[in-house]
Amino acid sequence: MTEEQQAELETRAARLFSGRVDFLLSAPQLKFLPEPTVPEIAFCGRSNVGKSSLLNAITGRKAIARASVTPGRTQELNFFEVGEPTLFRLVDMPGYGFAKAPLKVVERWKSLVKTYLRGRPVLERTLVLVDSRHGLKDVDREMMKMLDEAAVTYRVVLTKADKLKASDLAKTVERVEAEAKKHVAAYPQVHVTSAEKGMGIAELRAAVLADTGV
Ligand SMILES: Nc1nc2c(ncn2[C@@H]2O[C@H](COP(=O)(O)OP(=O)(O)OP(=O)(O)O)[C@@H](O)[C@H]2O)c(=O)[nH]1
Ligand SMILES: [Mg+2]
Repeated sequence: MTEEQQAELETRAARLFSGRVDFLLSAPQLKFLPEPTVPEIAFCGRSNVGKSSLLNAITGRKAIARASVTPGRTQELNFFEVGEPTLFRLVDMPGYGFAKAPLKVVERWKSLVKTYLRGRPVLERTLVLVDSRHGLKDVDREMMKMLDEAAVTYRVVLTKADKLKASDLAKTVERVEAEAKKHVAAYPQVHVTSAEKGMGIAELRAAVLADTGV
């Protein structure tokens, strides 16, 4: 893509997200999923990695998705609609790898997330969020492997980049990209973002729009 095309895409994405973005529903179980009528982009990652915050940043809303300092805040699949009429949906997922929750609850989230990711016909892309300070953990690798096997294309997105020195951030990017290249369904380039400082948000917003194909 040329610089001009990229700028045009970012402008279109900014315009679209400044229009209608509405919470649709919260699905605690698979039977509550909305009808698969438009493309969906899912935000997944470990608990507290910043999924809800990134969704807020991309849509330019302060708190359309509920973020929290307490890990395990998001426990259902939360659907948000974009566009009037609705062009696509963003899906805020429960975090995986949240050790403090009771095992039964963790298993329930895991099966909800995995079943959704594996079998949703309108799922266009998944964003796998990774905390810049921690890099990839085994639970992320497990999730990435599952997505590879399910042939669900995903972008690896580093979050909370504001928390790191530039030199440490560069090392993390290099390490995570080297690993992403080994996963067949992952984009080889990772996105570096900070929901807090707005870093990388315009680019990711444009990428999300392009991924929906609308
Ligand atoms: N410094 C900084 N903090 C962030 C950023 N994004 C999120 N946070 C903080 O990280 C914490 C968790 O954010 P959430 O968006 O709730 O994370 P989540 O992944 O949705 O968490 P669960 O729903 O519990 O899985 C909150 O205290 C946020 O304020 C960021 O870019 N920079
Ligand atoms: Mg959340």
